[in-house]
Amino acid sequence: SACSSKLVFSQVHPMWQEPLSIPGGDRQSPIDIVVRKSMFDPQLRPLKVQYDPRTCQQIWNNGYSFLVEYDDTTDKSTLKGGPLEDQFRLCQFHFHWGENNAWGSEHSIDRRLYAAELHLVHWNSDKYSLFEEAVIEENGLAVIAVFLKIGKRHEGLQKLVDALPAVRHKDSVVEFTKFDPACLLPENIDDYWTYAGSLTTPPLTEAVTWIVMKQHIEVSHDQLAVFRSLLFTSAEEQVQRSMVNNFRVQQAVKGRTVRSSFT
Ligand SMILES: OSc1ccc(O)cc1O
Ligand SMILES: [Zn+2]
Repeated sequence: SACSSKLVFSQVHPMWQEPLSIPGGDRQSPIDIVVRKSMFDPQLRPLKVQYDPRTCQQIWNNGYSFLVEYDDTTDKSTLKGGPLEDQFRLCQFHFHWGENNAWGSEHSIDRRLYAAELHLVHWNSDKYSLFEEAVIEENGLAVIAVFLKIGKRHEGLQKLVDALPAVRHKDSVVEFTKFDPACLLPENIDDYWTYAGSLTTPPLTEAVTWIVMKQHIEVSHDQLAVFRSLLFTSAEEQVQRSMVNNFRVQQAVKGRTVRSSFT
């Protein structure tokens, strides 16, 4: 599936050049979630996540992150409920992380950053027939964000960690099957914040209903170190650059309300 955006980035920080004009620009991501300003919404329902590990296809280093891509040609791995009116199809998941464990996440909670952040990307298959169509629509995408904290080893993640050396360079792809992304969700997925935002990578379109989990997952220092062994650069390039700090700078909230599913 082509559910991953091509990116252009400069040679110096920030990781890529922010385009001068951003479509609309009043619902950009990521943001800091100020807990005391979030609004409990009792109408938010529990999330319904149904993933089929058989739809897992490959891992691809796109020069920005590594994407685990799923077959999204049928409604086999889906997300609905929560703040969503429609059914959404899983197309890929990827991560953002730092050069050390002090930072790396894109969102923060009352300014607290985590070492990394998982994004499970889904598109609205009730209204659109392809990811490429949905990615430019305001109700096109739903992304579940899960914070990663350094602690005990995550057994389910290890299969993914072991595959990463095969996609060290930008544009490398390796077959990767039978991985159940549900193992990366925290035990409690009923407590989350949700707000209207955007992709945090070009095209930065304002198409995302964000669902940010309150409960984090734990991964070991060594597991995250393997993420940092990936490279932004392709095998041919003279200068190799470590894939770290692949997060976007935080954006203005601009009057948006962040709702919570819990008090
Ligand atoms: O980095 S975030 C992000 C990246 C790709 C996508 O298709 C959707 C997203 O929210
Ligand atoms: Zn992301």
